[in-house]
Amino acid sequence: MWKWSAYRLAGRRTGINRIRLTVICSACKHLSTVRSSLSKVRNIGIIAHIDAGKTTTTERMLYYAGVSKHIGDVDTGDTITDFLEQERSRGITIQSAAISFPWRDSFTVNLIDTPGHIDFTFEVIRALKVIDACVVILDAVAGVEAQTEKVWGQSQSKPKICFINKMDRMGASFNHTVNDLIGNFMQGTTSKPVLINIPYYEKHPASNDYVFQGVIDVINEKRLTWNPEDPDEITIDDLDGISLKQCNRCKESMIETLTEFDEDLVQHFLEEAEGDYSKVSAQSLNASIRKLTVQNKIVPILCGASFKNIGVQPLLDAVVNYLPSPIEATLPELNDKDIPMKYDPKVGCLVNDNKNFCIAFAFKVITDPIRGKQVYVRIYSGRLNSGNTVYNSTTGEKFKLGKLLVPHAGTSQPVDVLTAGQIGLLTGSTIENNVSTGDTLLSHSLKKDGLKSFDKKKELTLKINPIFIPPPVFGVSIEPRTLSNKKSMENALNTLVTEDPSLSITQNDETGQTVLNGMGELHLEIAKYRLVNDLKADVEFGQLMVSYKETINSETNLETYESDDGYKFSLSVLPNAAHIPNCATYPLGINDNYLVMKNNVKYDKEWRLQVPLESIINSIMASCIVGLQRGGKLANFPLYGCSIKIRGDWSVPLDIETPQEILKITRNLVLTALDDLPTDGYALLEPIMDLDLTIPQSDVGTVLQDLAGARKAQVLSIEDECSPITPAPSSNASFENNERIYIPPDVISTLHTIKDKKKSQDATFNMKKNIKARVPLREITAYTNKLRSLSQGRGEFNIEYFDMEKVTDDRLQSILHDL
Ligand SMILES: Nc1nc2c(ncn2[C@@H]2O[C@H](COP(=O)(O)OP(=O)(O)OP(=O)(O)O)[C@@H](O)[C@H]2O)c(=O)[nH]1
Repeated sequence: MWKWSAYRLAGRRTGINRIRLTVICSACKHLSTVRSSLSKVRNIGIIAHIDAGKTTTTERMLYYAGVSKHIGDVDTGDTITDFLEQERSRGITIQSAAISFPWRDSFTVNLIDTPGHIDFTFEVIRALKVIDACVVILDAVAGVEAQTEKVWGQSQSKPKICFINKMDRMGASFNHTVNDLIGNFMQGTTSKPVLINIPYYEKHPASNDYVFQGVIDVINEKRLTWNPEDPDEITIDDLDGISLKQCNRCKESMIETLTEFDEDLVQHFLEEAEGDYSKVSAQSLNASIRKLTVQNKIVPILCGASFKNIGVQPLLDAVVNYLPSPIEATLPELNDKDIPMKYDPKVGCLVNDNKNFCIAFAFKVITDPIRGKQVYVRIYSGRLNSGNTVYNSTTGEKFKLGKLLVPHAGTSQPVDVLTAGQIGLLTGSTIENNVSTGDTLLSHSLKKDGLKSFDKKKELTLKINPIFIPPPVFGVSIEPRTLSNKKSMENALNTLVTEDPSLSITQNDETGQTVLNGMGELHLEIAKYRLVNDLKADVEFGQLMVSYKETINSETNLETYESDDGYKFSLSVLPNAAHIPNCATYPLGINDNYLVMKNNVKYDKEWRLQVPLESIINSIMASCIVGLQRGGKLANFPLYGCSIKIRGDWSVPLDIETPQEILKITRNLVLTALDDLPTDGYALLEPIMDLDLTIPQSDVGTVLQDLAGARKAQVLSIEDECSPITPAPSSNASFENNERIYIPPDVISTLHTIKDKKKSQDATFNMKKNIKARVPLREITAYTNKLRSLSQGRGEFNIEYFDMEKVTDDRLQSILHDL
């Protein structure tokens, strides 16, 4: 592997100022022969707004890591991580792709490149569930965008690094983007930005334009410039003039921020560095940045232009230097909070102090045309060995593991064992019906079938909390072209929903209509394409429609089944309540519905069953889903926001062999309970969307009128959007913001302001307004054309699911009329 940091340090010490860094393609060898110790593994996700440059950056990372020999490009459709045909032809990421690669000899980076489009938000949610830290990419022209805010929120307290990309673009502003980050995410919090590098521009000799050429490395006080003709050549220079001044001020600001939190650095600063900022060692700074990033007290910020291959190696360095390893990351959330869990430096996450306890989480299922079903898992503790018996604590099923793989986006590599901290793939026929997204897998690390040695009541009931699936908002009816195609259509739909649980199928028993539901128009368009082209379903689709739901206004009757031999089971359905005393709530994973049972039912009873209790509860849950999916009485829309409450004294015949029997009984009870409820006991729910709209100030009146009138929107706020060119402060002005962080001024915007005052005035005149509103999805479909005409094509908007809301009686009649 190539020694980026070693060269950099050598360059600094010996005065070498031009080096050609050669990539030795040893990545594949590395993965098969070297297993990084846990402290050298990084599980990261790349998250951002659509088009910020996630895939472009990932592609450069793979090139510099030696995984690929040429740099793929989203615009020509030959990237490694966007390997689906639709991703390549549309130039967007649709599904998150996981890939492992080495960095700096000993580190292994497991990276998940996620989609930016809001329709594929579930891909981001599931990636965030299994990664330890994030790289947030921002477009230096756009700054913080709607989806940046969304993914930042979703990533919660995971440690982050920000990469301000596209610094080469006209209008790029490092200063504005950092301020935007502070304003949106850090102001009023304890989290602070730390500038690891800042942009460096060179004047083009012919045009006199400033061109983004590299970065100033604040810690090592060097200028790094990339050769536009050769992605492998970086020139490293000492700093002088304005670059040196800016670097010094950044370093002082960095030390001030770090010493606010880090006593060790304060000591180093006062003692070894004798209170002199320039004497604080790079090693101490890096150690402090690492410590505080892992604690989520600071967010390191870097910049570059991935498309021009600028700034990617320092970003990779920052990933391994500052982001947590699996033994420093947040522990997974388990269903049983009383089970002890901690990090052990040697074995990673240790559950119940049991070194042999392997706990893994299935976060994604794919269907490979040759290998069949494959399941992505994150190993949290212990080791998962090929051939070992695994217990699925979500379903209660046991199965033997087949071949294990380490993923490389489109391809993957066989391994015998997956260890704590790793992301791997399970393959083989045994997983076919035994694992789905969100399942927890348990295994004994050493014995082939060591499950018997686990504590049945504690260890074998452990589950990692499942992934939240947002409700679908759009649907499209689907039917087979001929009756003989029905079965293959069902199989294809099944494959699709198994791979992407944010798609769902609803079946109207009365009309026989099948509806495929998804998160948005693009989501369904891609699903339709995949059904027809990849899964070869011979089907026809109806018009796109809003996915309405129904709910109930009050609790149903209690329905009871009692067998001759005293086997008793009663339930009722009720609207979701905040809390039902003494009861455990099991999410059904769809439409915000729950199963509610008396607390600790499993421990209260002497279960002597031939099938595990987990699989009986799973059967009850499965039949609750079927019962609620059959729909309400208004228009057969699936039921949403309902809880099925099982009476505390339920029992199961001791000789029960399969859970089938209980499945049928539960479903019938749910259906009877719902049938007995009169029609006016049901309410129609419609999806309400958060609308984020940016329009020129001159169009605010017309757009607002349309929103409040025809679209029934509730306007939440109207604010100024920054003008496209931020007037630069004068050279004497302080560039410190409220957080007292020094951010260097933008060379380009200074130039613009001085050169072209008139343009700047126009920009101020054309100031944009940002409107936030809540609007029913039904009223905002096909809004693109309307907004185009209202704003002469200058308006932009984003919608995102907010909640399901009950409709008024008038609206109900109008919606039912249109169906
Ligand atoms: N000028 C410039 N363009 C860039 C840069 N990085 C990416 N792009 C372009 O921006 C567009 C989007 O890049 P992607 O890498 O697909 O962005 P993404 O964030 O992965 O997009 P989604 O996954 O679809 O959300 C492409 O046309 C890239 O060529 C950059 O540094 N400079």
